[in-house]
Amino acid sequence: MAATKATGFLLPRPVTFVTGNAKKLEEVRAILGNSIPFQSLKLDLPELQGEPEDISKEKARLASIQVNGPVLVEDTCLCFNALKGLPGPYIKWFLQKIGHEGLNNLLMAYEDKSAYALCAFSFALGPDIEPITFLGKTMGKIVPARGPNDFGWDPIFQPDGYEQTYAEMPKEEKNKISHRYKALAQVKSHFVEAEYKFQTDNSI
Ligand SMILES: O=P(O)(O)OP(=O)(O)OP(=O)(O)OC[C@H]1O[C@@H](n2cnc3c(O)ncnc32)[C@H](O)[C@@H]1O
Ligand SMILES: [Mg+2]
Repeated sequence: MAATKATGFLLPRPVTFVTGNAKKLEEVRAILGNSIPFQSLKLDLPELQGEPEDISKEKARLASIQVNGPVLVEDTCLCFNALKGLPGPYIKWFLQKIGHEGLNNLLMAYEDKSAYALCAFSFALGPDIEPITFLGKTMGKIVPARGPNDFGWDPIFQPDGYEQTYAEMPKEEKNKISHRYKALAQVKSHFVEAEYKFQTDNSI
């Protein structure tokens, strides 16, 4: 499998950001602005078990087969230090089953409430090209839920250096310090360095 290292490569189709999560899409749009032209596709891809980077890469492979073109995907983890990084990539299922209170209770027996949010974006130029991954990490701690409950575990994650949880912060503030922002900054740098050319006429 070739690696995604081409410079000046003409993307034959627009980049498609594949996600089943509307809130992620909202943040990606706000953070990327016009820096990387992309379209989105709502697909809930199957997810491998394992390390965040491998899960994200495998998502990109599956997505690029479906789209048959360049894709961007991401996988987000919430990792508790006292639990050696768990729930990590399984946070979605933990959140669904035990909620914010249950997640806090998991740490009841530990003094260490520190945690980090980890975002792994993977970009693949196409189905036969090895995806590359960009990681973004924001350190913080797990607290009883505060703030609007409109995006995942935002109400229980308080980033270091802030008195507010992600949920309490204005969106623009979260998007300046978040795990997603940090990973996307690397995605942007990669696009600048690789000098991809974008097909502007949609005939292909
Ligand atoms: O289709 P995909 O992109 O996989 O979307 P998803 O919702 O399944 O997302 P993940 O597999 O990455 O699972 C991450 C879980 O963490 C939640 N999540 C992701 N980013 C978050 C953020 O910035 N703040 C709070 N919760 C977040 C999300 O709602 C999921 O429950
Ligand atoms: Mg998912």
